[in-house]
This record gives sequence, C-alpha cells and structure tokens, in this order.
Amino acid sequence: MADLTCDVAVIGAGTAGIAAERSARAQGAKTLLIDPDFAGTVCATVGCMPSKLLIAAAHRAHDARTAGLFGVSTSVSVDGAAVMARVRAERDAFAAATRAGFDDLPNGTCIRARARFTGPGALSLDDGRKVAANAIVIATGSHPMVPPPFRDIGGDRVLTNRTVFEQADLPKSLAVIGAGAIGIELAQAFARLGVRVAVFDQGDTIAGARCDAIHDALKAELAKDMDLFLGADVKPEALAGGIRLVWEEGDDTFDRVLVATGRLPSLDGLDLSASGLHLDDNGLPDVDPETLRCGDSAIFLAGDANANRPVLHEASTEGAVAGRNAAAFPDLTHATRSPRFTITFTDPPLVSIGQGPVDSAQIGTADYTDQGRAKVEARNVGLAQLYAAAPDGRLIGADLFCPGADHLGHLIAWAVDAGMTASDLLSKPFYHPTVEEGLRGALREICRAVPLDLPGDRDTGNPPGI
Ligand SMILES: Cc1cc2nc3c(=O)[nH]c(=O)nc-3n(C[C@H](O)[C@H](O)[C@H](O)COP(=O)(O)OP(=O)(O)OC[C@H]3O[C@@H](n4cnc5c(N)ncnc54)[C@H](O)[C@@H]3O)c2cc1C
Ligand SMILES: NC(=O)c1ccc[n+]([C@@H]2O[C@H](COP(=O)([O-])OP(=O)(O)OC[C@H]3O[C@@H](n4cnc5c(N)ncnc54)[C@H](O)[C@@H]3O)[C@@H](O)[C@H]2O)c1
Repeated sequence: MADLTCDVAVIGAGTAGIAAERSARAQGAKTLLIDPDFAGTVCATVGCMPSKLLIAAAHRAHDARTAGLFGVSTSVSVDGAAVMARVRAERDAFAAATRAGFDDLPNGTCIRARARFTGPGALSLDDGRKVAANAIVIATGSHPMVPPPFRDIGGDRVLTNRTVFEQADLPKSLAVIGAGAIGIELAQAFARLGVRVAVFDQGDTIAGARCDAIHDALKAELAKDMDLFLGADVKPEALAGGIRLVWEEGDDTFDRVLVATGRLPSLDGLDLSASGLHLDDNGLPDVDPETLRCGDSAIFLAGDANANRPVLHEASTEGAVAGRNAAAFPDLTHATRSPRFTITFTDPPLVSIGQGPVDSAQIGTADYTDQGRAKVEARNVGLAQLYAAAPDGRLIGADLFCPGADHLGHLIAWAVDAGMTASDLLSKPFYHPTVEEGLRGALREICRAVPLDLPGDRDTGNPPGI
C-alpha cells in the first residue's frame, strides 16, 4: 500500500524536474516533486550562474588591464576574497529565487527525500514512504566524474564545480584537468584574475571544437593567458599545502587542482534495474529524444540525466516535454527538437550550432581579425564558419569563435531553425558598424558557391571600415 499516490512523480527538482512538474500540472495531473535538498538547481548553485559571475569579474580585470591601448590609464589590482564573495552573494540570490518558486507549488507537492525504484510505477523514499505513480519523470541531473588518482587525494586541494566557488580567496596557482567547457571557461577566468593557470587534457581537442581553423584560433587565444598541455597523461602527488603534477614532458606544483573531466548522469542509487526498463551495458535506458520516453514504459528521462544535450535550455525543454507526456500517458506528443546549440563562455565565446563541416556542402568563412567593429573594440580575433546544404544553400549549422559570438550564434541558430538559406539571411538588414555585418562575407561565399542569387538590392562590398 502506497503512502503517496499521484499521476506524475518527478524525481529531481533541478531545471528539468521543475519544468516537468509545471508542465504535468498544467495538464491537470496531480504531481509530486521529489528531491533530497531543494537547494535550487545545479545551474544556479554550482553551474552556469557562479561560473558566469566569475567570468564577469575576469572580464572587468581584463578590460582594465588592456585599457592602456585606448589611452586610458588605470592601475589594476584584484581583491580575490572580494571577487569570490560577490560570486557567492549573487549566486545565493539566484538560488534563493529558485527555492522561492517551490513555495508557490500546491501544498504537498514537494517531497524532501531521495527516491529509488521498487517497480515500474513504484518508488521507495529514503524516509521509508512508498510512492505509487501512473508515470514517472527522472530528472536527476549529472555529477562530476573525478578520475581515481585525483579522487584519492581528497582534501580541499582537489576541486570540482561543487567546491571551486566556495574558495574564500583566489589560489596563487591552479591546474585545470580537462579542457572541456567547464575547464576552459574557468581556466581563462582565473588566469585573467591573476592566478597562474595550466590546463591539461588527455585528448587533443579543446571544448569539442569541430573545425581546425576555429580550434587553432581558440588555442592561440587561450595560450595568451595560460599554459596548455594537450595529449597529456598527468599524475597527481599530494604535497603539504599543494599538489605536484607529473606528465610525460615535465612536472609542476600548484596550490589547487580543478578537475573538469566530464560529467556522468546521476542514475546510481535509483535502482533502475527494479524499474522494468531495459538497460544497455552502461546501465542506461533507451530514450526517445522527441518524447523523452524510455523504451515502451511510462518512465521519462529528461535533462543531464539522459546525457543527450547537457545544457540548460535543453534540460528545460526536455523537462516540459517529459512532464506533458507523462501527464497525458499513453497519449504522447512528439516534440520538434531545435538544432543543437552550445556556447562556451570564453573570451571571445566559442559557439557550435547544428551540423558541422563534415555534413556541409558549402562553407562560408568570416574573418574577424580584420573586421571593422571588432577592430574598433580591439577585439579583432577569430572567425566564424557557416555551413550550408546542397542544392539550395540552406543554412544547417555554424562554428564561431569571434567577438559577440554568443549573440551572433543566436541569430544563426534561429536562421537554421527557420530553414533560411544564405540568401534569405543576407537579405535582412545589417547595421553598421556591428559584428553582425561581418557575417555577410561568409553568407556571400555560400551564395556564390551554391550558386544562389545575391539579394539584388544590397551592396555586395564588405569593407572593415566605412
Ligand atoms: C560549472 C558548470 C557550468 C555550466 N554552465 C552552463 C552554461 O553556461 N549554460 C548552459 O546552458 N549550461 C551550463 N551548464 C550545464 C547546466 O547547468 C545543466 O545542463 C543543467 O543544470 C542540468 O539540469 P538538470 O535539471 O538536468 O539537473 P540538476 O539541475 O542537476 O537537477 C537534478 C536534481 O536531481 C536531484 N536528485 C538527484 N538524485 C536524486 C534522487 N535519487 N532522488 C531525488 N532527487 C534526486 C538533485 O538533488 C538535483 O536537485 C553548466 C554546468 C556546470 C557544472
Ligand atoms: N557554457 C556552457 O554551456 C557550459 C559550461 C560548462 C559546462 N557545460 C556542460 O557541462 C558538461 C560537462 O563539462 P566538462 O567540461 O566537465 O566536460 P567535457 O566532457 O566537455 O570535457 C571534459 C574534458 O576532460 C578531458 N578528460 C577526461 N578525462 C581526463 C583525464 N583523466 N585527464 C585529462 N583530461 C581528461 C576530456 O578529453 C575532455 O576534453 C558539458 O558537456 C556541457 O554540456 C556547459
């Protein structure tokens, strides 16, 4: 006999879980939202927001340090304790706002407990209560994967995203293990705040960059602020108050190590084997990305927990789709997924949209080292590559590493999503002088190669100035 019954039980009150509960309730379902902490989301507490707060401080330091270029003199000093205090204060406000949202849920919706499966529609809570649900949404997120040699060291010398923002002050030196999104965003931020930083990755590619020209530009830009060791097999040794790293070509000692070697779906402890789901060799169920349904069950898997698109807007979308379908089960709606879209918040940002160079018939390149607005701002680095399909020049994706790429990336993602051709986008107004107009060269290149008519009433020149 269950202690709690509902139409839809959502496990995990993060971004995907909150969206799932809201969407299921909007369909008229009686819902339960189960979480041991209700601490706020990973995004607000130890993810997107504190990392962007640290990056914002680094931008200020960098702008102040480079102000001399514009004839503006400043003397820059970084108060590490104040930097970290602001990160935590603003982060706490974001997390508090998220937590306040739980108070608005109907009485009895929030269940503070850790859940595990005891059957296909049955959960056991760690407070001893039993839950029976018509459908269940798993939205338990992901956690940092820490390789054994670093895990074994322990203490406060080995940091992850869960602990790095709790540091009272900036370290003097920091080794970052893993040159993925987390690693390079934080590495560049700490370096620009005056920390000596070295980044080590066992692979040869930084942040999954998909094309050589972008990777080269990214690597060159990062190397201005830090030492980069790619293809490095690095071993740690604990020292009193620090940590020594040894790799093939050398060794060095650091105050702290930040491990950012990837994230794993948080499915351990859910006893998925009792759920009736068919699990693959990695213990993962098969998930339909359009319905978020696992196999032919009444169980849905959304957000980082399915490891498909582990970024925030996708967690939110997947939660909404899973919640709606769980409430309507077995009457499922298939969602149209938007193009894949990631932004890594380096300076300049690294952006990847939709399909990459290997899938594209035509590539158009925009060089930002000689682009008007970029030069005005002394941010003239990097490039953008736009990808189009044959035979019509329809835009299918892009890679960018250039000033304003986080905003340009949205324009391109929307154009890809809308099925626009290079000619369609080129016919839109481009203000001068902006980084947006830098894209016109790449669009024209695609139009000429397809070939597509260039919009007749637009100027075909693309000077950096004027
Ligand atoms: C440092 C960092 C920076 C990032 N920056 C960005 C960024 O700039 N932009 C971006 O788009 N994405 C970013 N991300 C990724 C983004 O944060 C995640 O994709 C998103 O937070 C995933 O949301 P979620 O709902 O899947 O998981 P979460 O928000 O982690 O929620 C999972 C919830 O499940 C609960 N839970 C776990 N197990 C159980 C259980 N057995 N029973 C009950 N509850 C359970 C947890 O307590 C937690 O509340 C970043 C991530 C990190 C780590
Ligand atoms: N701006 C953003 O949207 C943003 C920012 C941060 C994180 N995220 C999300 O979080 C996810 C996880 O980020 P992440 O950076 O931890 O993972 P990641 O998978 O992106 O990168 C991990 C890196 O660590 C390397 N690595 C793995 N094991 C190693 C080892 N033993 N020694 C050295 N290097 C090793 C890998 O080669 C890889 O380059 C991302 O995929 C992204 O979805 C997004």
